[in-house]
Amino acid sequence: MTTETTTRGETILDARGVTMRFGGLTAVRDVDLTVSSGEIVGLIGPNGAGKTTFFNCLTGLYIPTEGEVRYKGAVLPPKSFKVTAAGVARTFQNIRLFANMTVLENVLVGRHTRTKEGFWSAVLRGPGFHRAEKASRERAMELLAFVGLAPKADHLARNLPYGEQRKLEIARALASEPGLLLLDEPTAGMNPQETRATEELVFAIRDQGIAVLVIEHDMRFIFNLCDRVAVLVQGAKLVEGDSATVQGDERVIAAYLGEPFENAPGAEEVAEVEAAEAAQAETAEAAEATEAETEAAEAQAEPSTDAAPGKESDR
Ligand SMILES: Nc1ncnc2c1ncn2[C@@H]1O[C@H](COP(=O)(O)OP(=O)(O)OP(=O)(O)O)[C@@H](O)[C@H]1O
Repeated sequence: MTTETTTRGETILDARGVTMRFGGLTAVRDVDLTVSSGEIVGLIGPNGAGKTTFFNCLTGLYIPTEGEVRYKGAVLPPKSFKVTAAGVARTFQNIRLFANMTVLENVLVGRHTRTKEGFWSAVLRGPGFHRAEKASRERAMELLAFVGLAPKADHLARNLPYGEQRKLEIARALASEPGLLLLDEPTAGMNPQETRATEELVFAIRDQGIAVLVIEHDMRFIFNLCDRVAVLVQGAKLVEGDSATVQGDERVIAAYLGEPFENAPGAEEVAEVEAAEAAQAETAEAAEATEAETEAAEAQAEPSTDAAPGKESDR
């Protein structure tokens, strides 16, 4: 095979210098990240590191304060439905299904960016509409079979167990026929068996030619699954590499244990806060000592007037 014919390994997502500020808080700080076709990339970091904010910047939910996100060479539009139409789909940390719709209907909703039939076609319900609807249903059923939910196509989404709701979210995201799938904590709340099944599902998605970027707190899941892992700490990318590199990096371990590391983003602020806390503690200690001294002096100055009956014998 010549290099011209192979597309595996081409960069499809290219995020450069992405920064997101909320007022005075910099949630994401100058982050570069790429994802290539055929890759599964993990994004990890302690709570509040900026992972979801970064996802939101990639998917048009937030417009980054600075930086640029390209998908297959084109800058992504700042609207989430346009990002989905461009080929980037996602799931959410907090499941966002249509609870009172059936499992199949939820997947059909996910297909709307791929349905060419317009408004009048839907209203007039002509042959074009019926053909498109049939094709959509067939594809939706295929996707449900792919994630193992075909037997539950007619169930209401809200009646599915938690793990299956997460699978349904994935099927709905796949319904937009993405080239890149972003998964935000896909195994949250799952038992080890469900987590293992999700791992297999993500491999199967990759094998279908869809690149995956995944946020997850379950390290075993991430290190088993990912070709590459990027670590965010306090909004900035600390380390990036294969699983072994990231697992062996002392700065990553320190970040998870909450220890400041050399040149950590915000390390100066942490040092300032610690110094202020120490000064405050010293002042409080000094104040306590002064108070104790004053009390002792007062007690010495007026021994008989303050003494209550029986006080001597209480001591
Ligand atoms: N809309 C917002 N307005 C203001 N601050 C926000 C907003 N969204 C996130 N933040 C702040 O940005 C920082 C990063 O939050 P984010 O949710 O991206 O972290 P995370 O790494 O996804 O955390 P977790 O692992 O707990 O989900 C946090 O300090 C959070 O409070």
